[in-house]
Amino acid sequence: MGQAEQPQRAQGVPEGFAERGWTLRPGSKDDFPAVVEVVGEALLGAQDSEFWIERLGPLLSEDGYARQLVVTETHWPDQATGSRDGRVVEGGRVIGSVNAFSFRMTVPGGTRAVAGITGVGVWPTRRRQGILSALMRRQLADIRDRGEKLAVLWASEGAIYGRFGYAPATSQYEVTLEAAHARLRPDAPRDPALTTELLRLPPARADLERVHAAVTAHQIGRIHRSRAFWDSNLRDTPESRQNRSHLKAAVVSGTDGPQGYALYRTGNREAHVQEIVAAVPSARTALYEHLFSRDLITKLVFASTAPDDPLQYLITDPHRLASRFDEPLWLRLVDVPGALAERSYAAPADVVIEVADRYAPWNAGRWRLRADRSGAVCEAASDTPDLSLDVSHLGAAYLGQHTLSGYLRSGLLTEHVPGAVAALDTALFRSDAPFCDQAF
Ligand SMILES: CC(=O)SCCNC(=O)CCNC(=O)[C@H](O)C(C)(C)COP(=O)(O)OP(=O)(O)OC[C@H]1O[C@@H](n2cnc3c(N)ncnc32)[C@H](O)[C@@H]1OP(=O)(O)O
Repeated sequence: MGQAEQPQRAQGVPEGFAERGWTLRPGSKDDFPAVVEVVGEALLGAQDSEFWIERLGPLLSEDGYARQLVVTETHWPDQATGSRDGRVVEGGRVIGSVNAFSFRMTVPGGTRAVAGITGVGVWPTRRRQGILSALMRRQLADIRDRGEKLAVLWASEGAIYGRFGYAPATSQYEVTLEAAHARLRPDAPRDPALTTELLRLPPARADLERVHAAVTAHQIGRIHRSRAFWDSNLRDTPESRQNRSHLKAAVVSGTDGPQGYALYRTGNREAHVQEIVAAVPSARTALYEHLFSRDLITKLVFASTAPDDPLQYLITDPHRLASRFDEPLWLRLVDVPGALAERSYAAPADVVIEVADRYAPWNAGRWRLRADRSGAVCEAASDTPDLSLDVSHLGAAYLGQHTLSGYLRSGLLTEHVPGAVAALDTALFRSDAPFCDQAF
């Protein structure tokens, strides 16, 4: 059976796996068409498998296929009769899958390797039988073996991933503004040395990559974009346009080169801003001036913004902004002591945290975190805990978006020493909101 994992209760594979002829094993490039079919069907995808194989193939390097895990079924029903008798599929028929990209993400303390969970799906007639649970448990062990201390994902539904130790770690908003109210304050920072040009892609791409890399280096939550992800983000096909224009790039430059850009499409007299990235405040003002001054536009939509996005401070009437929750990025600590030790802290802390973790049992137990502004140490402890929490609570707080005090007030974590949670929150504090603009 090669590298396949024989069903064993001790490894978290649910009861009934073996009896049903199910096996959990690493996937390969050869499995990918079957994986695409399963995930596409699970996600109600409108596109056929060929579309996704062509679209996703470039994003999955050799490493990407190696991170795939599949659950296969040996006996697959005959499609014509539905009979399972005597229909043995060589290598097994894929009925569930997970995969992960390998990213570098900016987190408090620096840039770290993180696993970007993707391609999660279970064949519709095999759901709610423990397949995802088994895949998640094995995937977390694999991520830990690779030395990645954090995992992130975009969830199709908010109810799925909390049980697996993930939590929303950013708060992002789609923001809409009627063009009639799109006016900047007179004191918005302006630099007459900057020029704005509307460029076609791909000629503008090098400028975009330069600005994005500069901003990603210091904005918490951003993922360092690979060439394949840039290709994917800048795709300009009828399907990606959704009845809007081609993708346009407004680029602001100064004597030091490009300082900011806005990627947007127009359609139905609206401007849909896919992303707006500025290395300096005056470049952002110039980008808003460009967008606000386009003739015939009646409405502007900014697809995703951080809670501290400058637009709300720069326009004359912030009441005119309509915000809608966009999806949050979900984050999980795969290696609790490792992730806590390599984070940076805003204030000193010396705290014993009792962690519960059903899906990554190596994290469960007591950890003493000693941190100050110069660094942190996190070690196994036998001391009485100051607080007890679920690993997902640390995921919510890790990037600085959510406080543990919020979970305390909700009654979801326990404080054994009064003030311990507030003290840890003070240490975990970030004055900047995390933001992630990369779908995967
Ligand atoms: C990062 C990404 O790729 S996001 C994309 C996720 N994929 C999809 O949404 C595709 C459609 N859905 C599916 O393919 C499947 O329903 C999955 C993958 C979400 C779940 O797979 P399953 O094998 O059914 O999950 P499994 O049986 O292990 O369920 C484990 C637990 O989670 C719960 N659960 C699973 N999915 C959901 C859900 N969508 N909503 C609420 N609870 C859920 C189950 O009820 C079960 O709870 P229990 O432990 O209390 O009994």
